[in-house]
Amino acid sequence: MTEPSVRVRGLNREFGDRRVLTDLDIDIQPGEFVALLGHSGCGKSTLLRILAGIDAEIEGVVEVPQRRAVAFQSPRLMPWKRVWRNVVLGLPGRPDRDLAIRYLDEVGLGGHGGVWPKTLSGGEAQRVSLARALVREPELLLLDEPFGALDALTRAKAQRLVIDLWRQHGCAVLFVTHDVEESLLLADRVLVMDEGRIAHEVTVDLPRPRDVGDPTFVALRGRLLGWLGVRDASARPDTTPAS
Ligand SMILES: Nc1ncnc2c1ncn2[C@@H]1O[C@H](COP(=O)(O)OP(=O)(O)OP(=O)(O)O)[C@@H](O)[C@H]1O
Repeated sequence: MTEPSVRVRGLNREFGDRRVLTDLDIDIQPGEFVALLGHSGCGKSTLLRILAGIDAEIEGVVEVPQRRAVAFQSPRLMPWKRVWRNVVLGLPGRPDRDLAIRYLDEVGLGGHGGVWPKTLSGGEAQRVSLARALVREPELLLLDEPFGALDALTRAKAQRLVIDLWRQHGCAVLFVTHDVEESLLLADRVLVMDEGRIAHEVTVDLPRPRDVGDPTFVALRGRLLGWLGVRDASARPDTTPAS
């Protein structure tokens, strides 16, 4: 068996006297697409920040690849740098415009390298943020609700793009989302966090692109919503006549 890309054992994180992560274990295989669901405040972003190396005040074992990159819900572009410079910001050596344009091309923005971030739409800015993550050729891509602020149509396009990019680059992905349907459209495996650890998981053994009406999809959605304590409003009402 191959070594996992991410291996976490017995992870604890406290803020003051509040324990947010409790003996959390997680494995992500190389090239695997994993989605992470959970109630607001359950610790998803905390886990992601630890995996990204932004937060090191922890107890436990955290093994992650050296080459990793992260994109957040807000694109966090530097407004005083042109788009292409944002893409290669922080890379060693001289800023390489051709390299930046190559990765902007991948997200459909090859023609936007010379513009200022403030001229971009929300969806475009988020795609620049993806290009900035991918230019690092990460083995592990960490995405913290990257499409949470986008309208439904832009979001659907961004979801298709992220699957294409994942296939091309072959990196492992950890994708934090609030959206059960999004998790099932994208991931190989969906994890549900509760009480500071991974409480549940499902494997999504469906070909992509996925059909939200597929009976397996519907059943998995129901199971995930149940674990999250939400009723599936799109499920068909029970029409069985009362006896
Ligand atoms: N730097 C910090 N100092 C104190 N408390 C923090 C800090 N960072 C996070 N927390 C607390 O840890 C808990 C988990 O936060 P986290 O952002 O990881 O949740 P989340 O599951 O990502 O939530 P959401 O889905 O709303 O983004 C919250 O109660 C939050 O207030």
